[in-house]
Amino acid sequence: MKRIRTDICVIGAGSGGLTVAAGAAQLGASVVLVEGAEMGGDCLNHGCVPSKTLIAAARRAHVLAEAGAVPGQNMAEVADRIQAVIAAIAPMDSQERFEGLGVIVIRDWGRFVSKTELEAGGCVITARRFVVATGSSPVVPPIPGLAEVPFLTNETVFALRETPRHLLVIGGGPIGLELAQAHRRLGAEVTVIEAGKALGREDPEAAAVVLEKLRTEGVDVREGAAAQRVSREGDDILLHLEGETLRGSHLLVAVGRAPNLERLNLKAAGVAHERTGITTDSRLRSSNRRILAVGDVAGRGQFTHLANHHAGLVVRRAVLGLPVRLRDDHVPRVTYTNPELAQVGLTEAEARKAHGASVTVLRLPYADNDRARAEGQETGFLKLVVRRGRPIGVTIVGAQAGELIALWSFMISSRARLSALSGTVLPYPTLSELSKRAAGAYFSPKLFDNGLVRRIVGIVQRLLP
Ligand SMILES: Cc1cc2nc3c(=O)[nH]c(=O)nc-3n(C[C@H](O)[C@H](O)[C@H](O)COP(=O)(O)OP(=O)(O)OC[C@H]3O[C@@H](n4cnc5c(N)ncnc54)[C@H](O)[C@@H]3O)c2cc1C
Ligand SMILES: NC(=O)c1ccc[n+]([C@@H]2O[C@H](COP(=O)([O-])OP(=O)(O)OC[C@H]3O[C@@H](n4cnc5c(N)ncnc54)[C@H](O)[C@@H]3O)[C@@H](O)[C@H]2O)c1
Repeated sequence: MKRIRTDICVIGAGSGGLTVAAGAAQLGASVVLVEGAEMGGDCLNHGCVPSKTLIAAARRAHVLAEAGAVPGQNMAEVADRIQAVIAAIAPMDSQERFEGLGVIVIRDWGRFVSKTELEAGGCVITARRFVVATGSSPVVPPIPGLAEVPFLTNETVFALRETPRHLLVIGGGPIGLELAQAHRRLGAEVTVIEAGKALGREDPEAAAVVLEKLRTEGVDVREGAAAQRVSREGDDILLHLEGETLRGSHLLVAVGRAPNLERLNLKAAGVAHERTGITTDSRLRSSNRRILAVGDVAGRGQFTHLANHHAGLVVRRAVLGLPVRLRDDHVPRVTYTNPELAQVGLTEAEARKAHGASVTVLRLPYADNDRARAEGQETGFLKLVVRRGRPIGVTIVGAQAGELIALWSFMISSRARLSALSGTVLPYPTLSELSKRAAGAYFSPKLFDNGLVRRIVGIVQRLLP
């Protein structure tokens, strides 16, 4: 068996792994990248990219339908468009590009054989540092009968070339709801079964705005509904709930994602893990200090930008030897339903629990924003949670919430004071003014209902010539 010695060996060529490999190679480290399936990982092939392309096609269909035009969206064309967008982005993540950067790319599943060696593609790789970036896979819940029916996951749903007649969705998280709304807008009847609360991790008031819109568009979202059994009747799939049976043409399972650990043989490497992923410290080191974990497999959240953030820290530490400390209070998340739901930092409930009465919560409706009015986008609100003059959490539900949250991620990551934003000039009329008005609303009562300020103004006015 061939032996390779390298500075960095990255396992998994998805969002996190590719960022580590590109950064390390470009800084001059020797890098081996091991990938068992497609280059680009989940985000490119079965996640963010296809889902956002599908959502965009569905939005166009919805706008046309609202304008009275016959939607006429052809699902085969949508599927082709999804593949075209993936193909357009793929060269950035390709084996050729990485080999061009000097990376040795091995297309095989990697498996640790000792605390210092990984086996893949007929080679034994010894590395100064291993970076595990193997991502996650859809969880298949233990619902009786599920294994006997054909069901979709994020790995197969984007290949559909016909609009499902009736799509049944198990799971009311971001994947379930983004795909439910998109398919509804593309003409499918859609029912979502959620065992608990849909978007249950989000601010409940904001989640309610999304759910109301989905329901208005005809998505049947059932909360507190557990599937007891699944069966088949002809081409139909039957979802048996307590006291009711739903009949659909397709079934999508979106009940969460589990870390990809099985193939790694972590025991041989002395790497501890939990159900959520590899156990890591604040520098993303595992119980074997030469082995680090980034992205979904690190069990600290499942977002592409988080995987990239982890990767940046690992490059800083493992390649440049600089100090790092993981921080996640500034990592945003966005659910790309319409309206979008974006969050950074603490939700109102989390902030009140952590800091009690020392937090101030401000809430601004989109309807108060001139641009939102002009665009007919009055649904939604921005909620700002402040502590000691600094934002510690922001929830935005409404048009372009995912774009608007960027400013707040910056504010929180740079630990900026609200006064920095209230003193900024923003263009009128933009949705961004919502953020500035929220910052202003924090100061208004302090300024306008303040006896001391009034007395000072009285003195100043008497003194002014
Ligand atoms: C439908 C859907 C929509 C999403 N939308 C968004 C979104 O809009 N925004 C967002 O931020 N996030 C989104 N996500 C989440 C995002 O895709 C993931 O958080 C991200 O891809 C994680 O990156 P990663 O590098 O950890 O793993 P991945 O990108 O999944 O890469 C892991 C790679 O490792 C490989 N691998 C696994 N085991 C081994 C092994 N033993 N040896 C070699 N290779 C191995 C896999 O084949 C894979 O290519 C979405 C996910 C889904 C499913
Ligand atoms: N826009 C984005 O950034 C985006 C989009 C999609 C996915 N993702 C990432 O992928 C992760 C996984 O998404 P997801 O939606 O699959 O998982 P999730 O864990 O966020 O949501 C799954 C939902 O399914 C429910 N559920 C679990 N078992 C069930 C059962 N047997 N019957 C009915 N409901 C059940 C849960 O209560 C939960 O609400 C997300 O947490 C997110 O980090 C991100």
